[in-house]
This record gives sequence, structure tokens and C-alpha cells, in this order.
Amino acid sequence: MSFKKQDIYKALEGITAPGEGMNLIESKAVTNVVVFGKEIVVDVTIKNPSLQAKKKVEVEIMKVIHDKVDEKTDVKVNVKVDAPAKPAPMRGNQIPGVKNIIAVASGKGGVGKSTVTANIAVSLAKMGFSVGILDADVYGPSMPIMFDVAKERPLSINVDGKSKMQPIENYGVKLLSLGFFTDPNQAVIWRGAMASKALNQMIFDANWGELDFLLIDLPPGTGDIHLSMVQAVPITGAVIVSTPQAIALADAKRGVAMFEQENIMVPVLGIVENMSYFSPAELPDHKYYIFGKDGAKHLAEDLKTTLLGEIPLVQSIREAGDVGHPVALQEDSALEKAFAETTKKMLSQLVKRNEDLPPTEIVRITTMSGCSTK
Ligand SMILES: Nc1ncnc2c1ncn2[C@@H]1O[C@H](COP(=O)(O)OP(=O)(O)OP(=O)(O)O)[C@@H](O)[C@H]1O
Repeated sequence: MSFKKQDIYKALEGITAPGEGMNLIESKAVTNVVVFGKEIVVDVTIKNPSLQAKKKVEVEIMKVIHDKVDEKTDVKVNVKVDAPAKPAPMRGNQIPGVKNIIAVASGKGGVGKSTVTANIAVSLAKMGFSVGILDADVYGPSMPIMFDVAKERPLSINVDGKSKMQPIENYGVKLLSLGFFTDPNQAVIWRGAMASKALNQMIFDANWGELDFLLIDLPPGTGDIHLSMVQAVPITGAVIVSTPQAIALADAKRGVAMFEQENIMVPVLGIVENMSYFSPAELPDHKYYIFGKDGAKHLAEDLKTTLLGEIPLVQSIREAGDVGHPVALQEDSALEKAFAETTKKMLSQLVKRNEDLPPTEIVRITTMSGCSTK
């Protein structure tokens, strides 16, 4: 035997525990490793009960041991399933079956909020979570294009005698968007009451099924539509997207402040800095800080929140969005890793939030005259 048990543990650190956002060692999923001559037996306990997750973890363990430890050894993997992850506690107008609702917002438009939402959703799905996106961007719903389903239309199906809207699914992500209800050639801006009605239907009259996460892609800004969203559902936490540019950061700050208002109180999980720097394909080690450096890092420090990730400005991110195949789907690419890291950081903030704070309540919005609208 030319390897140590420690080599096996080290190799297993390279595998993400399905549905947990941590590696198999960090999450204590590996409960035992035994070496008998040329045979290695790994006992692993995972939280995701699906057959696919079990098979995936088994195959990944075998592969990493053969690649990194000893290619000739026989590997046996015993996979056990523990009870499912604790759902986030919520009350109020819950969406049945939906455990965590995450709002993705940006103060300024065009900073890549939808791109970040799409890629975080794909990363979550690849980690084994069940994920949905509600595209609530009233000014320009772009998710149907980003998920290559712009020509699809949600069907109405009958669930327990009620007619429900069936989300469109691609890449393991369920999607409903205001964009499914407008002609892409017409510039429609959803206004006030109509937008609220459509959003309410997409939230409560849809067959989302069991979801670990529902990401809500909010329109840019901090206006009425945001208030009606936070009023309608108990949002577990908010993620703010910004570029490092001063004017984007100032708007991001307003976004954080909006969620933290006393009458809203949605915890901010952190800030994702998008378009952090540009690296040309021919000079991958060069980083050009086009919009400034460390802007979101400093803002996160100032606001006592977390910098969740720094996503570079890369042509392939734009191209992948345009062809409807989010870049996080590109196996083993640097961008896939960047989004996976950002997602893991968001998850660890979410776990902390769910441990430390009570459930988010439905917000009572008080009108100028002091009357509650709920
Ligand atoms: N990191 C990046 N590198 C390259 N292009 C990017 C990056 N992030 C976003 N883009 C591109 O920038 C454009 C705007 O991105 P996106 O639509 O995600 O922004 P947004 O903030 O959601 O916009 P809106 O304000 O319209 O909702 C898109 O063409 C997208 O492909």
C-alpha cells in the first residue's frame, strides 16, 4: 500500500456533498474510511434522498480515489441517507412546499442581477437542491431567454381540483416569468396593479411543487414593485448585486437599506460583485479593474454584511446568457467555480440566518395616513 488514509480524506475534500454546499469532509458526510489491503471502503451519509444524488456521490468518490490516491485499488462506497435538511421556519402567506425564498435585487439597472440569479440557480440545482426562479423584472424580464425557453408558454394544470400554472423547467430549474405573458416584440412595462396581480398569480396559483429555494429576480431599483413583493411573501433573505463602480454601489447601498427598513426587515445575506475585473482570454493572469477595485468589499464591510463573490467581466458570460445556456453549466470552468463558490457563501449565510433569526414575517406596509394595507 503506497498511500495513507490521510490521502483519501484529502481527495474526498474535492467532492461537494449533494445539496449541502460543503465538501464531504467539512459536512461530516464521510463517517468512516477503512483500508483492507487493496480495498478501500468509504461510508458516507448524505441528506439528499434522491437516487441520482446517491449514485453521483458514489461515482465521484470512486473517481477521485482512483485519480488522486491509487488507480488500481478497489473502492466500495456505502451511501446512507439521513433525514432531509431542516426547512427554514416561515409563517404568514407561505407558498406551500417552498422552504426558502431569496430575493435578488440591485439598486442600479444592467449590473447583471438576472445573470447572477440564473447562475446561482443553476449552481444550486447542480448541488442537488430543487430550485425555482420567479422573474419579477417588470421592465425587462430576461429569464426566458437566459434559460432558452422564450418560446414556451406555461400550461394550466389541474391540481386537487384547482387550476394551477405549471412552471417551465430547464437545466433543473423551474421558471415563471412576466416575459411568458407578453409578446417579446412589444415593449411592455408592467405597471402597478396589473404587475402585482400577475406576480401574485405566479406565486400562489402556480404548481411550484417542493422547492428548497425560490429565487425572485426583482426589477432594478427600490420602488413600489419591491414593496409589493416583500409584502406578498415572507422573503427569507436578500442578495444584492452590484458592480464595483461608485454609482452602482451607492444604489446597492439604497437596496440594502430598503430591505433593512424597520417595517420590512428582510435580512440581507450579502453582496455579489459582478464585472469585478476583466481578464482577456490571451492574458488570463492580467486583471483590469475597469469599474474600480474592491468596491463591493468595502461596501460590505461598511454595511456589516458579507461579500458573497466577485464575478469577472467575461465575454462568455454574456454569450452564454444570450444563447440561453448559463455559464455555470460549463463543467470544470473557472466561471462555474466562481458561481459555485458564491452560491456556497450565500448558503452559509442563509444557514446562519435561519439559525439566528426568527422567520421573516409578511410585511405590513403602512400608508401615509397610518392605515395598514394588510
Ligand atoms: N460578468 C459578466 N460578464 C459579461 N457580461 C455580463 C456579465 N454580467 C452580465 N453581463 C451581461 O450584461 C448584460 C446585463 O446583464 P443582466 O440582464 O443580467 O443585468 P440586470 O442587472 O438583470 O439588468 P436589468 O436592470 O435590465 O434587470 C447582459 O447582456 C449580460 O449578458
